[in-house]
Amino acid sequence: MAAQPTIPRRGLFIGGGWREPSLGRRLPVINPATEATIGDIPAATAEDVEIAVAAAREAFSRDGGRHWSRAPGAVRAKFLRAIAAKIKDRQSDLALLEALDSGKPLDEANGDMDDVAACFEYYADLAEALDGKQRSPISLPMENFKSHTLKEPIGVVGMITPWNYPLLMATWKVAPSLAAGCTTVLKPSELASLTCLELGAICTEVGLPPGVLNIITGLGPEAGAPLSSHPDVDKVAFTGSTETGKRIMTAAAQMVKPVSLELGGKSALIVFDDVDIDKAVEWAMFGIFFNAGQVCSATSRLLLHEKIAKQFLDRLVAWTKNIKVSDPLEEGCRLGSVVSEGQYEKIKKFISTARSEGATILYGGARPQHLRRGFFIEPTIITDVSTSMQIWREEVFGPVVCVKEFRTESEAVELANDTHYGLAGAVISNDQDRCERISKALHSGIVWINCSQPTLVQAPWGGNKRSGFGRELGEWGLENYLTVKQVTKYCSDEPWGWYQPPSKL
Ligand SMILES: NC(=O)C1=CN([C@@H]2O[C@H](COP(=O)(O)OP(=O)(O)OC[C@H]3O[C@@H](n4cnc5c(N)ncnc54)[C@H](O)[C@@H]3O)[C@@H](O)[C@H]2O)C=CC1
Ligand SMILES: N=C(N)NCCCC(=O)O
Ligand code: NA
Repeated sequence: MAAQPTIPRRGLFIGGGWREPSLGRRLPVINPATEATIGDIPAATAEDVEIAVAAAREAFSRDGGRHWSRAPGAVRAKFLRAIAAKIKDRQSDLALLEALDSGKPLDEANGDMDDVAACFEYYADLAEALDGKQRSPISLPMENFKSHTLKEPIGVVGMITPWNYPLLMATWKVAPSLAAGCTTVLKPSELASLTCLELGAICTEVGLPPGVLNIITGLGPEAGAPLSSHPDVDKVAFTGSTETGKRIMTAAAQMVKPVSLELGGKSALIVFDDVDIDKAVEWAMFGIFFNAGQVCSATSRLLLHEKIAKQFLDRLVAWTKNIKVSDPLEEGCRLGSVVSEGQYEKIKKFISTARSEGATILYGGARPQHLRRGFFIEPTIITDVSTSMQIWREEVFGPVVCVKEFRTESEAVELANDTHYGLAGAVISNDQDRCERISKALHSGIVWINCSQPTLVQAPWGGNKRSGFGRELGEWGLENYLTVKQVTKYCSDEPWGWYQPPSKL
């Protein structure tokens, strides 16, 4: 087991320095794998939101924006690259903090830090490329006008992020917003904020101009809500539950503030009868047990062709028994704890409701016997599911998959689309034409063919329906933080000639 690090004691990161929260309150940091309190974080309130937003506003317009918001993208790219390098330097201690705070296996946390650094690098490239996209001419059918566009930073952005990939979900927003020239107030989840606070320390080390990125930890209603309704915040970017997403959108609507929302999901993985069963089983497991299923795009509904269903489930159970469920820091751990007691209780309730509604718990469903402390739940497979059951309809956000059989391709598509959510969907088949057809038929923002969950920084990420709107990552992620300005010039020497000129006498 890795050595336990000291948990840094941080304040709120505002205006380039550390500040105690105005009301002096702090929240405990709990390691969900041991239930131990391992540190504390500041609890910001509306007073601190005021100070942080003012710092971001000042940084946005400082020196007329010359050093940040209106500086060439190449200037900002240098900071993004420096942040990426620091993340790499501190990779093992950041990964350890992430694992301790969230309960995810250390190997996964390490992978997250690779993705964090890669995301800062990627948006450094896009910040540079932005310079070449300015003054892009618009083709017009007349000679007397010339138009071009400017892509400008949207302003001060409020970001409210979740606990499932604490630093990575923040990075998906912070990196493109900095690339665009925005300034930011980030409010991470109170359940796992440690790595986001360390990002503040990294900003100081790379000399990021004060106020460009402010990080305020605290509770949703106390710190998140005043940020989402603040009149001086120009945009809100949110990842989290659909319920909170609705509240944020309502608050932002009062100020006609744009929002992007990345919300829940109930994504399906469809497996046909022409596949290599063991390979498909492994993707099905990765789709729901990776990060203990606490993934918005988790393929939590497994649709099996009736011809292979029995054999598939036998193999799925055999493979699942083999998953190492342990303290996240143990070598080879593949399933850690869930993030919190609240989440643990919620998942157990989903399982007991499924049972009482008549579903079968084919595997798992309880606390692993060898783990007496910590919020651990066995990887769980639920069969005999009907489409009216809660387990089919609602997001569990835990290591729990529900299974249904289908006969035909159209039945599979209908089942997959039988949800208010629309984040992702996946299909496994050797028939490439069928995969193409299904990729068009699924009502989701993401489709995976012959896999589940790969997340590529270059490719757009986001959902339809109640999974939200707007796209993160790739060039779409940058557009999220830019506004397009039309600049039109009259270039004829002739007067406009609409009104009668007054008499010269
Ligand atoms: N799409 C995703 O990636 C995520 C989905 N979820 C879903 O949400 C469920 C509940 O998890 P929670 O931690 O309660 O999610 P949540 O949506 O309440 O939390 C996400 C963020 O929103 C903030 N927040 C909460 N209330 C707020 C408010 N009134 N105004 C502004 N910000 C607010 C939180 O402090 C946190 O930073 C999970 O079981 C899962 O189904 C949770 C986390 C991530
Ligand atoms: N890093 C991976 N594989 N996935 C990220 C999922 C992000 C989400 O739950 O919104
Ligand atoms: Na925690």
